[in-house]
Amino acid sequence: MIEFSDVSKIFKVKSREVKAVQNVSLKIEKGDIFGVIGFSGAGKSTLLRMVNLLEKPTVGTVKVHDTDLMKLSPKELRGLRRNIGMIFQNFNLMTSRTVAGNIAYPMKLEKVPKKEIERRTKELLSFVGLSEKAKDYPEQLSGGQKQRVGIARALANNPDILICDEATSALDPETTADILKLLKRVNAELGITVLLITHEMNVIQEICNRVAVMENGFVIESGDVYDVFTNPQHPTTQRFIQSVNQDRPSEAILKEWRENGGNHLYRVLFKGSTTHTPLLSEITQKYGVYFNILYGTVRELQQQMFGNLLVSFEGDERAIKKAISELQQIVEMEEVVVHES
Ligand SMILES: Nc1ncnc2c1ncn2[C@@H]1O[C@H](COP(=O)(O)OP(=O)(O)OP(=O)(O)O)[C@@H](O)[C@H]1O
Repeated sequence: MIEFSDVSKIFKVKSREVKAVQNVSLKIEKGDIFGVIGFSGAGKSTLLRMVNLLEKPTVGTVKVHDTDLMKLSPKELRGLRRNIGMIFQNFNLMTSRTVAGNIAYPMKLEKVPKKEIERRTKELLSFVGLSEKAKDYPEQLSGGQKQRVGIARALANNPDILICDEATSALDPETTADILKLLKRVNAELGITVLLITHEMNVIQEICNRVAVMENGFVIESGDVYDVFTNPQHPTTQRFIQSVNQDRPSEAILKEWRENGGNHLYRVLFKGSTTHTPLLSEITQKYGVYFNILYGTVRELQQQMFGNLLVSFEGDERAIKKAISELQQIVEMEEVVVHES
């Protein structure tokens, strides 16, 4: 549906070159909620802006629906842009128009008949839950309501792609959750492919099925959200995931635990079916070893279970070794090192 092939974007600033996007190849399939995550300056916005050719790639090709954007005539490009809705961090609403006026505006530009504009505006207001606010002006709305208007406006001309530029970054956590739910409905009920950029891993975790991690213009890791979350390869990806996983208590707590005689501390990852069986108790009982869960989470990600636990083992040293070695045949485990300060 959207395909980047070896795309780079280099800005020339005076005599300096800024490599905003470097050798990126990515495929976003129809029906995806695809998230691009990265720290500030990673190249996310530049990548996003190439999907509707607000930025032209310096090298490489960007295809939407199998069409190379650089080969489109200006008229064809306008047609393509109609098919791509966009929402923004700062909403970009017109302050002089009402909520209904903002939603109707893109249809007016397309010369949609007045009656149809009225019908569609009503429908969209109801879809985003703002029927009561049709006559209000943007300044009378909360941030979350403004973004709902932004979404309704982006959907006005029935796009099949919605691109979201940090759409929840200006919102509090509760409102963010509401907007993410709405984006999920846009995807599931209207069949719209969503491409979003964010610097917040919780956004990716909440709604995306696929993710790409960017750093210094490069995509350093990409794949299914479940795979990337449960087995991140790159240190930057690991940092992002730690921000939502909270998979390690503070060093002070770990030190206290060690000072109290704890010697065998392991991180144990349960994925998919291994979350359904009482593995820890079965295997520790077999060897007469005790286990104690010190920290961790078990949760659902992409309709699959994922557990990430810090577990200490107590008992006879040789029995512990045997139990751990048997567990390691079934689940991923690594010993946790407590740093001496
Ligand atoms: N029009 C431009 N001219 C020159 N440099 C630019 C331009 N747009 C972006 N850049 C530079 O390209 C790099 C990537 O910027 P980009 O905005 O794509 O990153 P980002 O990941 O979206 O970051 P942020 O979240 O802060 O917007 C940065 O170093 C930025 O300064």
